[in-house]
Amino acid sequence: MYSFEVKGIHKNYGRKQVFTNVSCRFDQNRFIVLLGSNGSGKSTLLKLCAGLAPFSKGEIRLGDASSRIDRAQNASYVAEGVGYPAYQTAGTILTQQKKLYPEFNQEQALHYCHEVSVPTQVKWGSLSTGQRHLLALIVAISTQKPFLFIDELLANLDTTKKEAMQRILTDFLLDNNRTIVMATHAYEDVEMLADGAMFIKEDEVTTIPDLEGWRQEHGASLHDLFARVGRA
Ligand SMILES: Nc1ncnc2c1ncn2[C@@H]1O[C@H](COP(=O)(O)OP(=O)(O)OP(=O)(O)O)[C@@H](O)[C@H]1O
Repeated sequence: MYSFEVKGIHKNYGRKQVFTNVSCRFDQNRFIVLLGSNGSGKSTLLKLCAGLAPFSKGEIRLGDASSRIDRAQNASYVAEGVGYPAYQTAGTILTQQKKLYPEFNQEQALHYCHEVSVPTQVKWGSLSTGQRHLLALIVAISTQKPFLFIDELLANLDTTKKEAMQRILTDFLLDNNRTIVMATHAYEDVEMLADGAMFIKEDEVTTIPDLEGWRQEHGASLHDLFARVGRA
């Protein structure tokens, strides 16, 4: 199983400093929930990990991949803003992905679209917000990269779609070498999937590698964790 490590990261957007010395490490977890209040840096951390943005100091390692390009090759990032041309149908988007990335599992992607009722003949611009989120997730998963970074995608999904998304994520984790880090405020939707958690607050990351152990010890949920660590 690949480990995931962030060491002494410094990140600023122009004059705005987001991280001045952030570190965290997970050795064995496969589904890690990333918590933190609005503006604490969750999206930034996910993008840095996935190689989508530079940082000025520190190191990030996804398994053996540490350079930005190697991390990008080993990671998919999916977020609300991910978009495709409005005129392309879901089916065309999947075919394009296959052309761009030979390892893209188009058959699996089509199967998931069918399972979660994302119509493949409908254009991206005409899909609902929830359907777009699901399609973006299906594309990310079907690229078969070992690290998947998900930025708050559950908000616009109805209960049936949330359950479908949970099934897709569980499928993804059937391969032991895969890791998901998901930033979310919808703790209850991922509570049962999560192996570990990290909480960002004011430039510090608190990690809980064994979430089940933490739950048993504290008799508490992720929601309680957010309340406790956030207040501490
Ligand atoms: N492109 C950017 N340019 C300047 N500042 C930015 C940029 N992106 C993010 N920031 C700032 O960096 C900080 C962290 O933002 P980020 O989006 O990572 O937080 P977040 O925890 O994901 O927030 P939320 O829960 O609201 O999505 C915020 O203060 C934000 O204003």
